[in-house]
Amino acid sequence: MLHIKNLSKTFTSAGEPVHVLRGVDLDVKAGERVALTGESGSGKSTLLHLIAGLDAADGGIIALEGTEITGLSDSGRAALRRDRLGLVFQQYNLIPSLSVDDNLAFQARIAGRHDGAWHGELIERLGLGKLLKRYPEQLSGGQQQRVAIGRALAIKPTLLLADEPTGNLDEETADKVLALARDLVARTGCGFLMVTHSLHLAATLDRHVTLHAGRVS
Ligand SMILES: Nc1ncnc2c1ncn2[C@@H]1O[C@H](COP(=O)(O)OP(=O)(O)OP(=O)(O)O)[C@@H](O)[C@H]1O
Repeated sequence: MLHIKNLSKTFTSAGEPVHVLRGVDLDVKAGERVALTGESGSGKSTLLHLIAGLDAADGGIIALEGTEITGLSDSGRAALRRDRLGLVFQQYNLIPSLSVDDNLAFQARIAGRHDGAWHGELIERLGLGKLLKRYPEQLSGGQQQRVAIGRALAIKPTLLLADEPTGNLDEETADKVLALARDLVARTGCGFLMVTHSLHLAATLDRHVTLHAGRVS
């Protein structure tokens, strides 16, 4: 479902080129959960941003269920992100003027995929019931992280991309959140690609790949 071939990305830093991705190949099958590890600065977030169409690659192909993300216009990538991708990034990007309840439902509503029963289950399993009327600025980091995870799951995405999604959570809550993601993958057959520094968490997924020297192995 996710097919990445020979992907490259170079940044310029202080006038010098930094070759972050140098021919990344990676496939994620429907219903597969893949952990991506790699040392700090190895390019994990860069890779997720390219898959999400938030930045453009220099070369190579990214295709999601046959749609070439690398060939889409900005608006095409935005539509794909809205309708098919669940994103949990290190900046939670919650909407400050919306309550927790509305933040959770926002993407699903604009994608035309709001499902009341699933919304209720997410609130329950993420322990957000008492926080629904609050606004993001009234939440702790871990609470904001749970809302961001709920929002990403709410659309029942084709592909769930998560960058250290449990980094701000205690171990018990992290386990619950991952169990929820696991259930979603099992129920809907979506793909799940998760960046983590935890080898323990990586070992709980189906496959573990590492980004090193600009390539995935
Ligand atoms: N917009 C940018 N301009 C210049 N350099 C950048 C930019 N974004 C990332 N980089 C550089 O690209 C490299 C990869 O960064 P990236 O954030 O993808 O790494 P990472 O593996 O996610 O790191 P971490 O585990 O610390 O989050 C780093 O050397 C970083 O400084």
